[in-house]
Amino acid sequence: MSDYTIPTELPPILKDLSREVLRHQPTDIVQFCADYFSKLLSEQRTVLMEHADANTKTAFTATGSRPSSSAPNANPTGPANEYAYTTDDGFGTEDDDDDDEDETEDDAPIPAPVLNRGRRTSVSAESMAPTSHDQQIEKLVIPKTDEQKARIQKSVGNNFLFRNLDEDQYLDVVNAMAEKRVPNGEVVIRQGGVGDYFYVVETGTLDVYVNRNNSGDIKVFDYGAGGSFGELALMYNAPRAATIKATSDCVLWALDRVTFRRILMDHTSRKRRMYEGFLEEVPLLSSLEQYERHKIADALERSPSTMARGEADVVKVDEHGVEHHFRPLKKGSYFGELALLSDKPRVATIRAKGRLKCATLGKKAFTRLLGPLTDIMQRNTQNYEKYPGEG
Ligand SMILES: Nc1ncnc2c1ncn2[C@@H]1O[C@@H]2COP(=O)(O)O[C@H]2[C@H]1O
Repeated sequence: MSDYTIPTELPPILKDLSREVLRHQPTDIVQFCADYFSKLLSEQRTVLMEHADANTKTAFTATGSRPSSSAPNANPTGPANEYAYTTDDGFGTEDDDDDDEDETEDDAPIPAPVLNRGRRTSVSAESMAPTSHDQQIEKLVIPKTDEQKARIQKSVGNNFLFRNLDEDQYLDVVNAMAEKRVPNGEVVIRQGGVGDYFYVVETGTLDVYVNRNNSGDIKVFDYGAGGSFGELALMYNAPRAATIKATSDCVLWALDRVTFRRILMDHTSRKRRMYEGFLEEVPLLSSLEQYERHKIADALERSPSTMARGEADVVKVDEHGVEHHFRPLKKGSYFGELALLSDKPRVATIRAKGRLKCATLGKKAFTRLLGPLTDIMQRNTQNYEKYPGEG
């Protein structure tokens, strides 16, 4: 131990922090400390940058290196280290998966995905370590009427992120949620800000804007009842990746960072990671942003319509009962879109050839998440083979 000396700047920093903690008595100490250091870092960087600017705009020298891009507001649009997840045979596993041959996960912290290509920020060491020490955590309980509880139930009922909670987890989430009324036009989350809450929309609508490379806000998505947002900054301890603004009066349910990390983060990140590589390899989805694929991953269900492994026959039966076989579907193919696009009965039978692994998207999620791809899918239908005489 005698080889180590405590850096002289550390004790005063910790002393200042302790004083602030005593002064503010925060309920979420980790969040408070994160905010405190974010601010400190940001102030320090500003001073350094001004200093550097004054010194003929050359490299930063005060610390012997350029400041890393981890300053909270230095690079507000993008969490971090790129990661690729691929397997030969499609997607990996979830906890409840019965198929252990696909095991792809380990306990290592998960790096944050790149959300805006080519831009990186660093992720703190805590980023993906879930807050899982249940017994040590004082659970947040915000008293609620039965009517409020019923409203929460309705709001999260159709939200994929809440689908796998057990009864205790669900109760903890409901207890911790805080009702937030937001008037039309108010900004709920500002890109580059520090993450504090995850939100579920009960009523109202909100627009999502991303500002890349300071080129101005561009609308990338919108939310309505049942939607949820604000998970990224909490998962990766990264700055908020987008700005979210109410476009009508909204009722939101806000879940604090500690409860989010303890209950919802693990499953969400696992699922996104599990489908990451697979979805990237589906040609239809390649034009989407990574975040859009994440939302698709949230919505996917593991069951027999995008193929991750195996082959499937496409069969049509004509009016005489004769079967016509078409080019089999392979990994990365999708099927089942026609009936959803046209609201008509299925026009073909898809039959597994041996063992097949697929991921399915329910009709609602299909319409909501694949909306931007509808044109491409419509166009692709023109390439479908037909049997002789088929109309
Ligand atoms: N294209 C997008 N890129 C990044 N975040 C998005 C996008 N669309 C919606 N969001 C949401 O906007 C939220 C802003 O705060 P967070 O970064 O915590 O989490 C983000 C996501 O929940």
